[in-house]
Amino acid sequence: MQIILATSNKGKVREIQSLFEKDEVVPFSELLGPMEIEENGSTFAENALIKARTIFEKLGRDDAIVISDDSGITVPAVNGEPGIYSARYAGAGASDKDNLSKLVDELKKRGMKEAPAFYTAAIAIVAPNAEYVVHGWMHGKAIDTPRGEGGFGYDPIFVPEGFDETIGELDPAIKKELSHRSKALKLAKPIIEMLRSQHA
Ligand SMILES: O=c1nc[nH]c2c1ncn2[C@H]1C[C@H](O)[C@@H](COP(=O)(O)OP(=O)(O)OP(=O)(O)O)O1
Ligand SMILES: [Mg+2]
Repeated sequence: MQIILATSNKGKVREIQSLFEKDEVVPFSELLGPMEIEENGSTFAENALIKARTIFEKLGRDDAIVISDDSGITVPAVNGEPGIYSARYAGAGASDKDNLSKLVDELKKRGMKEAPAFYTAAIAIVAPNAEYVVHGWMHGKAIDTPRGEGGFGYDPIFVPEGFDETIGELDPAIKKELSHRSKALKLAKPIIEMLRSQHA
């Protein structure tokens, strides 16, 4: 069964594909073209399911496994912001840069040079008569000065626990090892294998 990825985020596509065999995971846009999906759930898990179900239904195929990723960064000292609103923190249609700047402003407003923070990823898996959601987290701190070009989103201001550099500066292999997304996908893999063996 082909694995279709229900995301429009190129950074996620790159990271998720790097954890699978070559060409095993296909972004939905290659099959359906670009599409906006309204993420109106109140948790990462709900939004992940909304995205995976939408693409599964549009595909209308009984030989597909759809996986999605809903993720974000949470800063407890900034009222738990931006959390599930990470992609629209600076407003609808905001860029990664706009959102990162808004979080930097919120830290500075409070006189904080850094604050504990964590990323969450919910991965939903939707297949015929089957729905699953798994989670992963990466803890560390958010800092008030972006550093490095690696990763995407908030990575230039995120320093993972046990390191002094941001994900923007660290080797991508470290994010691959430690990230919220990698941890959730590690749990998703046996589910995907089980679904594949049932449909073989
Ligand atoms: O590893 C990460 N490194 C840096 N930033 C990250 C990461 N993981 C999530 N984030 C941020 C980016 C975006 O501001 C939000 C995800 O929002 P989210 O709605 O799940 O994704 P999205 O709209 O970019 O693509 P899509 O919904 O098509 O999957 O959290
Ligand atoms: Mg989104």
